[in-house]
Amino acid sequence: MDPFRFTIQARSGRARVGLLTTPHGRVETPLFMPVGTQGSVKGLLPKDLKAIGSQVLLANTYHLLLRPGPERVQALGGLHRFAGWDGPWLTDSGGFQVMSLGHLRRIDEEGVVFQSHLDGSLIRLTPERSIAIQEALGADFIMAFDECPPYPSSPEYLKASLERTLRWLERSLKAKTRPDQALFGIAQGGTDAGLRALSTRETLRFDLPGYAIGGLAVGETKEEMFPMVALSTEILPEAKPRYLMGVGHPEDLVAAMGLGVDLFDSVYPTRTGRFGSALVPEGRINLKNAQYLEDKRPLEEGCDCYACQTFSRAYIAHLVRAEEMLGGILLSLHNLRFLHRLTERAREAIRQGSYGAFAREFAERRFGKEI
Ligand SMILES: Nc1nc(=O)c2cc3nc(NCCN4CCCCC4)[nH]c3cc2[nH]1
Repeated sequence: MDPFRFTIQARSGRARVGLLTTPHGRVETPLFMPVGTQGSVKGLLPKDLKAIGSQVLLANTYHLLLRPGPERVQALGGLHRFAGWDGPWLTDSGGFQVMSLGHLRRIDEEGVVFQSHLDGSLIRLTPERSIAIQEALGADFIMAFDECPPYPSSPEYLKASLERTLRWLERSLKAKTRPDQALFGIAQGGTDAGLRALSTRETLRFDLPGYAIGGLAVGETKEEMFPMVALSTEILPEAKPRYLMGVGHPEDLVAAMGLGVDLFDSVYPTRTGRFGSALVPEGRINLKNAQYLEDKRPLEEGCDCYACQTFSRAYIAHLVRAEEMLGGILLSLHNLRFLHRLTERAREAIRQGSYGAFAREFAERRFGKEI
């Protein structure tokens, strides 16, 4: 039986509730994946992530290659055992992180050569090596090695890059040996509709368990990004999960779920939490703002997370000012719970056939009035 079966349970417009089976349990989509770049979601315990409804965690090939190294993670039982998360893991393939973090020295048909951002040592990543690393790490979902072109890029560059990414997808698939891992292809094409459609269609020539929409959330405007998301989900097959990489603002999740996206990841909720901000239905509140030092209310009225059930905004504002670790920890926990509750409510609305009303109510609260 297919270890990665995906079945649609309900539809409302283009939004859908899916059930995705993995070797580490079944998950319900749409879902948001907390980012644990180096094998840890910063400041949060796996047991607390489970308690707030996290289903799949994301880690990065680039970072784990540099430290502690895939051989060590494999020798210690693989990501699930090593990092104490027995639910599904997804690993990104390293290409994006090289472009955004490493000191890229060269990109050619073979792969990329970059300098480590840790010690400057020269490292080569190819499709074959990326797959070998992801096999050693042992994630359930692994990503093809691709190039995420910088924004903006010329149509000529976008076309050459997406064609190379398709050749790298073929090499990634050929290098794959583990049947208990699902390889996702990643469509590119930037914000050029013709090239986006071309890349998506060519990626679909590979029969894969899921497809990612790459090359977006890299600095383009929402007006440029969303037509590409809509175009992608029109072309991608209904029966396979769609993963929009790097998207994590609440309003963007609501819009993209309405366009039929199933999987999301972003450092946004945890990063903005560490920087002192809490996600709330109206948007975001920054606890560094003095107005919260007397505020007895929870971060968000009605939120069931430990931070909101236990502490006031005043206390968390104090922690943030005092640069106490607990401040960023409580805000990260709340922000992730906020996104998990958002996707839980979205799944419920889809089951009721009322996703449109859900999205409208969300937008009224989010944009209807200033905070
Ligand atoms: N393999 C791969 N291919 C992509 O095209 C890609 C595209 C992406 N687009 C983003 N956007 C998120 C960028 N993030 C925003 C918050 C600060 C850190 C960077 N992440 C991505 C990850 C990606 N991974």
